[in-house]
Amino acid sequence: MKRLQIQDLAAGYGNKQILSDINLSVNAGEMVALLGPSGCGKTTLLNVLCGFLPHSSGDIQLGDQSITGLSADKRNITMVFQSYALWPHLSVAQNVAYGLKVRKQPAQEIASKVKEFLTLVKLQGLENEKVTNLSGGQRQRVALARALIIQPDILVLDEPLSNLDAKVRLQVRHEIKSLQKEIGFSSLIVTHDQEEALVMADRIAVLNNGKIEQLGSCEEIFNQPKTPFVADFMGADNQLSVNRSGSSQIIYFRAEQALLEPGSHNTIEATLADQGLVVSGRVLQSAFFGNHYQVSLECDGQLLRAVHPCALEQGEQVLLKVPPSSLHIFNHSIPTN
Ligand SMILES: Nc1ncnc2c1ncn2[C@@H]1O[C@H](COP(=O)(O)OP(=O)(O)OP(=O)(O)O)[C@@H](O)[C@H]1O
Repeated sequence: MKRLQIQDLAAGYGNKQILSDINLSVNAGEMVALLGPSGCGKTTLLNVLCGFLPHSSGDIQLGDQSITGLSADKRNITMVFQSYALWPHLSVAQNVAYGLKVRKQPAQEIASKVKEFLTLVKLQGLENEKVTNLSGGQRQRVALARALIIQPDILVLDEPLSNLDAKVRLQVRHEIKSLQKEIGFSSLIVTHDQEEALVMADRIAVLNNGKIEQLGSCEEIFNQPKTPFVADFMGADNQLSVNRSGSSQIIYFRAEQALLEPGSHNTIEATLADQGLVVSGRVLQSAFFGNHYQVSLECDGQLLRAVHPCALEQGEQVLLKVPPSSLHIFNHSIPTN
């Protein structure tokens, strides 16, 4: 496994620029998540990385070698797809063996490696099964074994869990993570799911409109978003505009970090002080959500969300308080997209 380094990369389709200023590294043995909404350029970046799409400027290095001029088949990068992309007419073992056969490895070596990798992905005993008879989770494990068996310099996982149902998704994501720790492969995982990125990755790059808005550890991205987009995308999606010291600011915070005090009848404009944010509001709706109630509120003319341990009456006045450590404050001039 080698270190991947993408430097000052720009790319697009014809005259349409999609990616710009992409600087991203994946250290040997590290898993980095490329996280962003639909259309932000994730697939485009993967296509450039794998050599399917040329880039207009910048460089891509694997180890100390630039792979910019290499065709797709000369780059030792393998991809695991959302749709598994297995050969339907081949058995589990034949699918896993495929890359080694193409590389003309001796049959005995192939057989022993296939056995080793099927054990790693917990599919021993299913060697001769047709892949079409397998569940989605099992198919994705075949795809993973097929990709890893050729010892790629970097493994690219393109939304690998999106086709799986919720329970299997949790199981397979745990398995991929354990496997990554066990074998130590370098990997770039593409996802639009924040939770998946947080659970699986060592670092996260948040992509918006073809640019990396923030690259950092999971904790940094979650707790210290550098832009309104990252704050919003990572779940601090309550927005409130506040005037402070003559300048207009926009505050982002998570619903679950707002404390509601019912029974307040004074109208308080949004104020930021040492103790954090305080604003009065009126309950619009309170909906049962298992172990809490989801409350929508109108505060200072703006719509906010909070959670509360019990139901609140529609129209009830409340005081909403958020501690300073839970607030992400930006100047209003930064575009929020
Ligand atoms: N072949 C193409 N020709 C022209 N424009 C394209 C082409 N493929 C993608 N695009 C455009 O490039 C932008 C980025 O698309 P891309 O598929 O990379 O986004 P994405 O983040 O992978 O989205 P998703 O999560 O929905 O797959 C979009 O505006 C898309 O319309």
